[in-house]
Amino acid sequence: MDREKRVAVLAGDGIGPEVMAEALKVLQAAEAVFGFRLQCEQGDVGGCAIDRHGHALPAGTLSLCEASDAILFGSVGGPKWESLPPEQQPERAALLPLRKRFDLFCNLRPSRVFPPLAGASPLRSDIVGDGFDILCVRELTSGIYFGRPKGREGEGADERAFDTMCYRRKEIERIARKAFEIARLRKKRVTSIDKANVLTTMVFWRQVVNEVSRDYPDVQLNHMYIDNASMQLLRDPHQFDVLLCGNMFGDILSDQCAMMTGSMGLLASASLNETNFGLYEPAGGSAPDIAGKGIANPIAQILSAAMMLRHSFGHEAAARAIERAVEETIAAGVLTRDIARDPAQAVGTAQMGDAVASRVRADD
Ligand SMILES: NC(=O)C1=CN([C@@H]2O[C@H](COP(=O)(O)OP(=O)(O)OC[C@H]3O[C@@H](n4cnc5c(N)ncnc54)[C@H](O)[C@@H]3O)[C@@H](O)[C@H]2O)C=CC1
Ligand SMILES: CC(C)CC(=O)C(=O)O
Ligand SMILES: [Mg+2]
Repeated sequence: MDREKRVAVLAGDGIGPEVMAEALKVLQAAEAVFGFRLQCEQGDVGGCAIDRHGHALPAGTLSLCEASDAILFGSVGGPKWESLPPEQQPERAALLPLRKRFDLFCNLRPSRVFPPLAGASPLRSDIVGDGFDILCVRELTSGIYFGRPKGREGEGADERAFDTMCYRRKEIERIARKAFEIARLRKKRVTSIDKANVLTTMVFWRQVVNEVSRDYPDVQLNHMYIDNASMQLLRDPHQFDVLLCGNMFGDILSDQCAMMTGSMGLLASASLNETNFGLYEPAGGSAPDIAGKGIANPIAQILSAAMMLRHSFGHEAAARAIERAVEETIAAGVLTRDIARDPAQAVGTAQMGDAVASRVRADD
């Protein structure tokens, strides 16, 4: 890296601060090994920002992000803020606006089985086999999460609520291109997920994906309805390489893919714009059921930090060193409760972070 990069560190709510502390620990280890410096500055976001500043995305946090080269994000939300008006809640008032503000349309969610964890998958061992490796490429700034109008109106039996699912040609084209480009670096297979048998937006989605695919004759494309895809993932995950999804279907299928590898706490993600500015966060949420107990798995957050080094800072060696340190930690049997065979042998969040940080090293 040619100059010191600035990172906006937004830990957020629930397990966010716990797992973020471990990711920062691991980044520091990588800085020491590879001789680069990150300028990390913390900002409030989510429910904790509502409590401190009255808004889930305070102006100071937004300016910090704008002045940074990347955003390392924890997670936001939780029961404490669920009774607020929907548009003030952390997810809708902080996370979605951040994604939109920086045009982070390309969400990459890799789910790969770590061989020593094959037994942690809820799938039968003959289905997991020697492990699968699926990359969900999810459109992140459009679709039903952002479409207008949305709202509620009326009363009594006629009271109604509505959201709008809308995709523009250019929005489908750019995410489809990303999926095909990435597939070229993998097994050259794209499965586009839709519901074209019911939704007009999805008929359009399928048509545009087919058009884009003509520029990638070396990549095999097939289409699958979301309901079938959900079933096929469980039946034979090995048939998939790159899953190309709209916003909502990608949200759902990526959680499913995460759990198929053994735990929600393993799934990292990168949300990128056209210039590779990115927001990096675990795919899971603030996990209120385990927050504050020191037992959350920090791997998704740590691997998200590795994705930041790779995609936004071009530091492939450091990213790979962190990924290898995670693999070696797992192989050594250092496991948090969500992935440990014997909960009595499980380590806590901080011990897991220490174990990974201590294994970060340059290539042999
Ligand atoms: N990007 C974000 O900030 C996201 C925020 N959320 C918010 O998080 C809150 C909780 O949402 P849920 O639906 O419960 O989903 P969740 O992903 O927070 O939790 C689902 C299950 O996965 C487990 N889990 C998640 N991360 C884990 C980790 N690192 N280690 C071990 N176990 C882990 C939890 O303990 C829970 O049993 C809600 O307010 C939701 O809106 C949900 C998804 C993403
Ligand atoms: C606010 C939600 C859309 C966050 C989420 O569930 C996700 O991005 O996976
Ligand atoms: Mg989700």
